[in-house]
Amino acid sequence: MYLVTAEQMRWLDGETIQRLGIPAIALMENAGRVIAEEIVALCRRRGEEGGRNAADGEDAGLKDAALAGAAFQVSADHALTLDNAAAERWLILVGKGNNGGDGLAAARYLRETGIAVTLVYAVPPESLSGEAALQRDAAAAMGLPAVVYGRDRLDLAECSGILDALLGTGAAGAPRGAYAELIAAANSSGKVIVSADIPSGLNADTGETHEPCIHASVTVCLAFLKRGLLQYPGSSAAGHVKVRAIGIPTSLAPESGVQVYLLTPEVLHAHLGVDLARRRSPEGHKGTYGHVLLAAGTLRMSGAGLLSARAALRAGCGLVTWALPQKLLPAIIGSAPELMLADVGGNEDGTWHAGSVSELLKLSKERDVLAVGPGLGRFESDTEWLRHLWEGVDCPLVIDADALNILAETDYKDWASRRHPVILTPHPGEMARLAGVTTAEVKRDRIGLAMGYAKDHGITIVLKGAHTVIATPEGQAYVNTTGHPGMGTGGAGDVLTGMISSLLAQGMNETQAAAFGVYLHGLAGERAARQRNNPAAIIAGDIIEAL
Ligand SMILES: NC(=O)C1=CN([C@@H]2O[C@H](COP(=O)(O)OP(=O)(O)OC[C@H]3O[C@@H](n4cnc5c(N)ncnc54)[C@H](OP(=O)(O)O)[C@@H]3O)[C@@H](O)[C@H]2O)[C@@H](O)CC1
Ligand SMILES: [K+]
Repeated sequence: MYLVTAEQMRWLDGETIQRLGIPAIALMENAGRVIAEEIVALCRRRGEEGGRNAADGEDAGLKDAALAGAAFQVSADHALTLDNAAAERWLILVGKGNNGGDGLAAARYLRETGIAVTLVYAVPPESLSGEAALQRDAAAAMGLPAVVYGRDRLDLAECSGILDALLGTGAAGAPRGAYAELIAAANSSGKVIVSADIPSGLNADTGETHEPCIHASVTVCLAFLKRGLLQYPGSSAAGHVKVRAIGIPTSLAPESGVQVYLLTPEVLHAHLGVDLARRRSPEGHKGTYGHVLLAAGTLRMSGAGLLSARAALRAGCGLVTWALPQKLLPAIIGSAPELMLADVGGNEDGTWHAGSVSELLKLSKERDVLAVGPGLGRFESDTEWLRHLWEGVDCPLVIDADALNILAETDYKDWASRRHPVILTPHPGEMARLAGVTTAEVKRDRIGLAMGYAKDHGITIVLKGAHTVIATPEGQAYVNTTGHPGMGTGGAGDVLTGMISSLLAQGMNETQAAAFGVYLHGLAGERAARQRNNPAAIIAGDIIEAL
């Protein structure tokens, strides 16, 4: 599934209308219909709470008819049929643009189901133009009641639900005037809100929420998923997002320059060529599945290395060698018997020493990937140490934690270019240091920032957090949706580093390994959450055990 910006969406709209010759009003009709269908489905779910399931009922009815030997059956448009329609009374908040036009079309379809609708115009209806004006006239010809905000009496307490069709992808800046007042009133009404395309007040690209912004229960996103619906806080404002087709062909998307994908099993398999079943060869042996070298851990942060190493093993690589300061050895020996340990010297206090670089370079010659950073700490001449690894290690590099902080303090674009890929796995704070911006700026548009940085630096970025973003040097991005808030716990990132390294060692390319690693990590987190009484109880080791 593609994720688009407002600009790309406008291009896709335009191409469909101009090149394919599909009238704009037809797209708007489709939009109105799918929005109405989702509202009907929502009303049905509400009506059925604790009651009979309408779909079952229909099936039972069909069975009865079949038993009675009926030869001919006919039924109404199920998607727009509602048993308890008379109990529903919806307000349709209508803006001036095409988003408002979608709302007006939806209002007509809702009325057809028997739901009472009242149009609430944010601006005088005379100011609507184009297709939205056609919809206004059709609604008026059907006799749909309408009020104009600020002119007529309006009581939101009298409705059973609100359709927000105030602002869509054409909105600019914070909602103004009547729009802002209607949004605030809708939010404080306590009524269920369905948003057309995006919640009004949301930045469709970045996911920033303006003041005020609609807080929807359901957002019926039209044609293509908008980026802002996947980025927080926009994701929270959107509620349950339903993407519905309105007649804009998906095949146009690549031409529009869309390079961002939702990380679904289908994208992993069909687009990235990942074998989700992770089939293993019957003839395989430990050498078949690759060997990870991990440079991690100090005496005070030995757990980070242990978590990474164990996660790498559980993610399926054949062998893991953990290179660590000598002082750690007595504490670690026996804690994970499957691991190979490599003593690379180090300082008396159990920290790393830059002199370890020659041993690491030697070890890396017999390994398939080097992961560096978890629990590494900082040490004298660590920048030169990392530069030697960057320039001398002849296999893929995964860089995390303190190794990212080393990178952030230097202009590593001056370092010799590498033959093998580099994956950086920052959390937003580390990303901010790398990019020289504030954490708030990173959070403002995670997708855009990660894409820009990855392309500029020729590396793969895994920007962690809710909806982790994987951005490639070629300018593509993948947004993950697996995972769980309970995964916000110390060591979860170390586990991910081990997993991505493991997948690289098994022969996946950097995009496959980063994307699949993130996806599996999230799934394991979900599984761990189900196994605990409360997700807050998840610790990083649970994620490894759930792999
Ligand atoms: N055929 C198509 O094109 C299709 C379009 N589709 C639908 O159209 C939507 C995009 O429609 P759109 O481009 O007309 O913009 P839209 O979001 O309705 O609002 C723009 C109007 O609002 C105003 N305004 C702007 N910012 C404001 C603010 N901060 N505070 C207050 N007012 C503000 C601004 O008025 P102005 O201030 O400029 O006079 C402008 O006129 C899209 O999301 C989807 O729902 C789909 O059905 C598919 C087919
Ligand atoms: K809207």
